[in-house]
Amino acid sequence: MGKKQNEIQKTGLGRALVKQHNQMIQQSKDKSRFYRKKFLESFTEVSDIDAVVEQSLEPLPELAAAASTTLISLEPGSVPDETTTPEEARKQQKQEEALHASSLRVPRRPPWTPDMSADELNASETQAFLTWRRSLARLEENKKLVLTPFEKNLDIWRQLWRVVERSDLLVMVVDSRDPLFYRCPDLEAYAREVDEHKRTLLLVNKADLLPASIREKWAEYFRAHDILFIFWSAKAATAALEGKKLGSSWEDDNMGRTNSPDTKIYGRDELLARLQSEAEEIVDRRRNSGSSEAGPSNIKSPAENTAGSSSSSNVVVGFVGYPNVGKSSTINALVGQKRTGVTSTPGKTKHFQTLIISDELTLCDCPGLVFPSFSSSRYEMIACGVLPIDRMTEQRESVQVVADRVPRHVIEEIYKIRLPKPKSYESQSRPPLASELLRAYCTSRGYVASSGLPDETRAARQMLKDYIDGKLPHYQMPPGASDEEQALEEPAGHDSVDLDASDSSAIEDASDVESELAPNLEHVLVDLNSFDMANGLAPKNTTTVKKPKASHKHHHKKPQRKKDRSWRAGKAGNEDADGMPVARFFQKPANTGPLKVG
Ligand SMILES: Nc1nc2c(ncn2[C@@H]2O[C@H](COP(=O)(O)OP(=O)(O)OP(=O)(O)O)[C@@H](O)[C@H]2O)c(=O)[nH]1
Repeated sequence: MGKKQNEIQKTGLGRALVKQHNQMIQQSKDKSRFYRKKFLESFTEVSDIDAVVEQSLEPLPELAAAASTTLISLEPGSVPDETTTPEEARKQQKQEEALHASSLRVPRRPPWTPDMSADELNASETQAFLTWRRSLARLEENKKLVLTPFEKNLDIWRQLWRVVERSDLLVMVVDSRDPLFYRCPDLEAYAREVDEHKRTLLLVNKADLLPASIREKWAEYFRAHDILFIFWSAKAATAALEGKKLGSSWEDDNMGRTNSPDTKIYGRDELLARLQSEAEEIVDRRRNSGSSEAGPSNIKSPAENTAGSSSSSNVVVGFVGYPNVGKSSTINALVGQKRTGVTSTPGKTKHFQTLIISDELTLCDCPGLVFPSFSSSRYEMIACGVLPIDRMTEQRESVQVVADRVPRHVIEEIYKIRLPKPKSYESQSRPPLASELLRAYCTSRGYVASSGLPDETRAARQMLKDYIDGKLPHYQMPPGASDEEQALEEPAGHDSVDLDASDSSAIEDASDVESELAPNLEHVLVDLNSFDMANGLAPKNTTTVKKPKASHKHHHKKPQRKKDRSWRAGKAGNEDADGMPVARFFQKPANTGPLKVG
């Protein structure tokens, strides 16, 4: 048989068949690579240089080889010295962060001209990107620093470059509960490098989750640091558009009725007007300074060539920000109808989109991306909604962030649970331990895993979701606030926050259990004490533990909202001259007529 095959292969026909077979295999490999590249995936957790190289350097094997020899360790992490206390380690970390703050840069787009070929452009951008990756990889090797799992997909940064270049005014959307965590000062610097007249405005979203007194404090801070800012709530604006109320008294005080323009939460029309006027000022300044309003046709360098793509009568406002800060919700509220999908899973918007609000104003929405920044830990990133909860493996560490930030009595009040008090030899003001919180929560809800142990994973996911969605109130004070101020302003249950409960689908089943269990707190406490980690619930107490609800309860969740991807269907006509994917559609002024898709 083998001999026969050899004979066939020796013939011309045999060789042709083998060749054809090999070609087919090669073609199918190429095809699968093509389809893979079509999807723009966010790489935040790549610790393996091969993955980065494969994505960004596919056409440039020689660069890939160079990269894999130069980048040694990409695994973020800090290994504290065994002899240092946590406080000392934190202090050292802060000192080190201050020392290296200037190295935390967003990648710059290298100079380009329209007559460059797609390959030339790609090679130049890839080379610059790789240099940037190398510099950050060096920072990551410093064990005293923890870097955010910043975006490592060149294609996503390309989207950002485009948005920065075309915008007159750049709007950085941040979560009001910790605005500085989501602010990227180097992006502001980059925008000014691209064109000295560009300005960045901090859109402090989710301001419905922030009491007016805290907004006051942040406003002071922003003013003192010369930061242009606006408090905004996409959620409140959307509710107003739909003729609904958020359902609490704060709305009367906050929605455009506060005297101070600095602390009030802007309404939709006010925001649109303010964005337009800020952008027009920029265009005027540029015009008066004699800078060219160069469009992509006469590009010489980024600075010469990317001074906004506005014409004299139309200004462009770009929206950038971390995943999950509410860019899509904001755009939807501004456009006046659902155009971009909204979910609580970070990292869903993948391509930037252009929305023409009126003849005078165009908005540009960039995919959310994690900027390079220092972070206390990756658990903080999960709790901040930047990394998806689904990928969480260390639930206790992430829940500890929640336990540290939400006052004990607030957690008890919201979840209707009683947490074990600190032991007499412990500090009486210490926050609850994640293990205590998780066990109390599991006990009160009857969350038991198939192993018989408390289902901490389920409990942790629910708590983190509540924390991100605002059911568990929390917020950071501006740097420099005294301890007394911090104590005075600590979140107080839901006095200032009364969100539409319909948003928290998974909370529904928990609240059922809450009301049923409320009178049995003593029993819950007994259960807490008798929780045996090795064997699950002690048998004598099983009567007090509520059995998990029948599984139909969990299937009864509201259907998950899906991102509207319809805008992706169209491909840019003349806008992808530099090889970038662009989805574009035109939007008439809100509620004034049907949508024209271009
Ligand atoms: N309370 C409150 N929640 C908000 C507000 N704006 C957005 N959210 C919620 O925040 C989550 C994320 O909102 P998105 O608009 O999808 O965020 P995004 O920045 O577009 O996210 P990516 O697509 O990942 O870039 C959703 O659960 C929203 O309901 C707000 O003003 N207040």
